[in-house]
Amino acid sequence: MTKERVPRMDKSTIPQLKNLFVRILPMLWKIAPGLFTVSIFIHLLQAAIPSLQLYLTQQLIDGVVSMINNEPGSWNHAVYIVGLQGAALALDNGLRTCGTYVMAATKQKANYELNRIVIDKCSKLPLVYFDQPQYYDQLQRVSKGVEYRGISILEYLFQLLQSVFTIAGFLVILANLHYTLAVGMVLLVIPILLINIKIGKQKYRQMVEQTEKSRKVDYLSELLKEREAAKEMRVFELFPFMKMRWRKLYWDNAGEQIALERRSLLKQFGAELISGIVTLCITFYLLLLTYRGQLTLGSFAALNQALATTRHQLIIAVVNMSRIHEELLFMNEWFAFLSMPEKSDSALSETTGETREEGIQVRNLTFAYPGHSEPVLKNVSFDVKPKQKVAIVGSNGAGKSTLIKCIMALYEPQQGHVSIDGERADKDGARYNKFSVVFQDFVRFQFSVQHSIGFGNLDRLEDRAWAEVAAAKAGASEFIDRMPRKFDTLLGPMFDEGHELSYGQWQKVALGRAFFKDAEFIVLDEPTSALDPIAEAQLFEQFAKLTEGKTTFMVSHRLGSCRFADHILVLKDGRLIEQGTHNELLALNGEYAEMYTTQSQWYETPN
Ligand SMILES: Nc1ncnc2c1ncn2[C@@H]1O[C@H](COP(=O)(O)OP(=O)(O)OP(=O)(O)O)[C@@H](O)[C@H]1O
Repeated sequence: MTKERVPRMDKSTIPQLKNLFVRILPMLWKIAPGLFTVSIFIHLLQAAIPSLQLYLTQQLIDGVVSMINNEPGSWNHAVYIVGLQGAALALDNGLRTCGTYVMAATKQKANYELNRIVIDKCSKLPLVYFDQPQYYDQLQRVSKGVEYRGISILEYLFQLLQSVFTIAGFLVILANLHYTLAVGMVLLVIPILLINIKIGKQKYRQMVEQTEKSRKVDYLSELLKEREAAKEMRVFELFPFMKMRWRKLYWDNAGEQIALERRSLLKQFGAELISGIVTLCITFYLLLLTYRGQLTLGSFAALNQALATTRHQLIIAVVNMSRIHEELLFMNEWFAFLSMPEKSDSALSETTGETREEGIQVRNLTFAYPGHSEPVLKNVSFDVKPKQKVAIVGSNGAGKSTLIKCIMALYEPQQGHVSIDGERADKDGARYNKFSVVFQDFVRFQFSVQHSIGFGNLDRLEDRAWAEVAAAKAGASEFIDRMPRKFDTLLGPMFDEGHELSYGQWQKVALGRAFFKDAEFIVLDEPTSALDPIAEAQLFEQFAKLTEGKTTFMVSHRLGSCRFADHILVLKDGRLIEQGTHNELLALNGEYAEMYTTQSQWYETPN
């Protein structure tokens, strides 16, 4: 029963960082190869500019010294160098502007692609995942991360590339004086790199540990702001309580983050301070050489600048390296999400191997929700003949909705099977196209009436005549005709000019959607729970006609409506305890008869 649980992330599931790198780079490259190439080109050019500027500075200072010494031609030479400096500055500005634009365009493309991949994945995951908190934890990490992570790696990588080239140029200049200068500069930043990598790991661990709490923070924040809860929040005066909870959880997480940030900054400050002191010692050494006449003024200025820039660029490179490392850890969540199994082995397409039977056969069906040891359906078996109208009844929590989800292959049973015309569930949920459905918690699509009904069959989405027929079957025509733009009226309060419906009217739209799809099987899970008595009576009276030629399952607590059914299944605590027609079950004088008698007493006139 653990097979369909959302896989948890642990250390063993974190692949080698270099493997992640090998997976991410080609993926990002594929998203925008042109922009990727231009970016690399721009960053390489930008990397050459600091060395060029350094050379020009040295030339200029030595030129100025020549001017002071009144050497011939020194003025022209200095003006020429200043001109070159201007050109280098303009080139640097131009490249930076282009780079920013190219990066913005790449980000949009990558953001879209990474989100699209997550959306595609969500649509393929088994429905049971959506019932588990681990799924939402993982989704939260992926959704929040996706907008920054993959693309940040790209940005940091390009910056790193640029720094590495800039540093290489500067190290050559330093090594020309003495190779220990170059080696020393590199060694100096290694502690900073190690500290940053450690901080990255701590941040990642903190993010994973805080996910559930931060989802609670989001949930409470939604409760405090959204429309659904606004009424009860006011009437029950829940704001102070919810706000207090929200504040506590918010600061629990935020406090830990601030503490980690403080510790991290202190460590980084310490490491950078040491490297700064050593750099100062080297500057002092250069000063000494200049004092002894072993360096020209221009060379001193150039080397001094090289030293400062090398240190600065090395720190940037190190920070980028550790950021890349951190981003890779986060991207690992993304890959873990993408590698979630889309269907368990039990769902693989197979036929029963039996002779092709007609109708639906449910055999020894046992189903438990992931993480629950007690099955919700226990060894349920029954047959449904083609075109039969089946009612499923039972008390709250008996397993009625779960049963219909298993029949539709939305859930896969741990034992037993459901076959339709001799075939078991298909790997890609190909069974769905045979079903039309109104769920208990149907979706209130904030689209036009035409589309809300037309979503029943996308191939006929704009077919007005067909939508009118479906709306009439669902008893929705009357209120649609009264709306300002009839079938073109936008439904719901979320968008401008939206028209809110009553819950019963929404249910009629959902029914219309079910009728719009011309499916072989119709499943109605308490389809009249919000309908008024007249609308409900009309629906049941016409039920046979509305569902003519189709096999129908209807879950209902109104046992009076079951008289219209050809076959009734009575569930209790996940077991099928009775089945038969209305009259057969009354004659049996068991659970069904008791429920029916209890309910009908309400409608009898007292003597
Ligand atoms: N997503 C879920 N995860 C875990 N348990 C669930 C889930 N959905 C339902 N259950 C449990 O399964 C049992 C059967 O639920 P189900 O919704 O199938 O009952 P039902 O007969 O349709 O009830 P009702 O008449 O109230 O709609 C209940 O005990 C419920 O707590």
